[in-house]
Amino acid sequence: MGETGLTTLSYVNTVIRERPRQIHKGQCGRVLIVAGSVGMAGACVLSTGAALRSGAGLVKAAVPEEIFPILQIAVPQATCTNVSDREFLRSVSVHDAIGIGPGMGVSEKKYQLIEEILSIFDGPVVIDADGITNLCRFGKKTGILKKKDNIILTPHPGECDRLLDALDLEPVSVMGRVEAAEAVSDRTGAVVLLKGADTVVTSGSGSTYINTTGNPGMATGGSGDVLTGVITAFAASGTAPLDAARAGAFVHGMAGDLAAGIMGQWGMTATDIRDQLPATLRGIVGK
Ligand SMILES: NC(=O)C1=CN([C@@H]2O[C@H](COP(=O)(O)OP(=O)(O)OC[C@H]3O[C@@H](n4cnc5c(N)ncnc54)[C@H](OP(=O)(O)O)[C@@H]3O)[C@@H](O)[C@H]2O)[C@@H](O)CC1
Ligand SMILES: Nc1ncnc2c1ncn2[C@@H]1O[C@H](COP(=O)(O)OP(=O)(O)O)[C@@H](O)[C@H]1O
Repeated sequence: MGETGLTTLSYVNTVIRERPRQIHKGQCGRVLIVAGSVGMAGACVLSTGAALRSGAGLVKAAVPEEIFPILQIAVPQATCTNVSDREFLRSVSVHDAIGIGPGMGVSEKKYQLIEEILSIFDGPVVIDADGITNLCRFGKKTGILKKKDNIILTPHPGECDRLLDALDLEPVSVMGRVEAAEAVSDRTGAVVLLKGADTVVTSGSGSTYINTTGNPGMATGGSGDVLTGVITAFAASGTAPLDAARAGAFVHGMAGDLAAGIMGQWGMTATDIRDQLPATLRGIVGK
């Protein structure tokens, strides 16, 4: 029998804790972000920056070589690797968690890349945005996910409808948000985070939690790309997938609430959410 409940600060306090005094960057999580493309470099900048602002020790962005300069200037703390170079697949397994999808583009080739990464890497993988769309469009015949452990899917309702369609289920508007998220989780084995006001996080079978932070100012392009970075960083630090998704949604929403307090809901942007992550985490951990 599973549980249903809310994700609140008292729960998040049990997940995100003070760091041990002797810790070094290699123990704070090695994150790989596979995101961005020409015209959507910003998505990768946001995910990569959010992972760093969420405590990841080392962050690498796998992007097309054309956008290296954008990444290296916008996020100098991250390293870059050429996503089109097959050599990069050799280094995938050194990471502690991978975030795939924001702004990566949709094509058969991108789908093959995702499949290849999933076949090599057994650690936690957050799949968002175009990552989900690629799975739904090109993986439908073979089964979009082969009941792999350690996957966190983070669809918005439009992407969730694509997942439901690929699984021959009714859309979110018919099933309801909780039921839709649970159905995708039950059928794929993934933790599913369905975005929007009252974000739903579930590992299926009735283990479902509604997030209690966030506001309508977060309805702005790129805010989901920030969430990918937050959850990937938490997963890389050793937090279990369900906890990483729940804590990620809470922290992201709280950063959005701080951003709204400073900038207002109308004018805030995704970078404002990213930039409030440190203050959010300091508020939670006390340091
Ligand atoms: N700066 C950058 O680089 C940025 C890059 N980005 C990257 O762009 C890529 C495409 O992502 P995308 O979400 O913009 O488009 P897509 O996957 O076609 O989905 C939209 C469809 O879903 C539907 N829909 C229903 N409910 C919905 C909901 N609650 N929220 C949202 N949509 C909802 C919606 O319905 P409609 O709006 O028509 O009612 C429409 O039919 C992706 O990789 C992302 O990372 C962005 O992050 C922006 C900043
Ligand atoms: N009205 C709202 N209330 C609370 N959170 C919201 C609201 N609208 C959007 N969000 C949050 O903002 C993010 C939007 O993500 P997404 O739709 O993937 O945007 P993008 O693809 O532009 O990054 C999600 O985390 C979602 O929960």
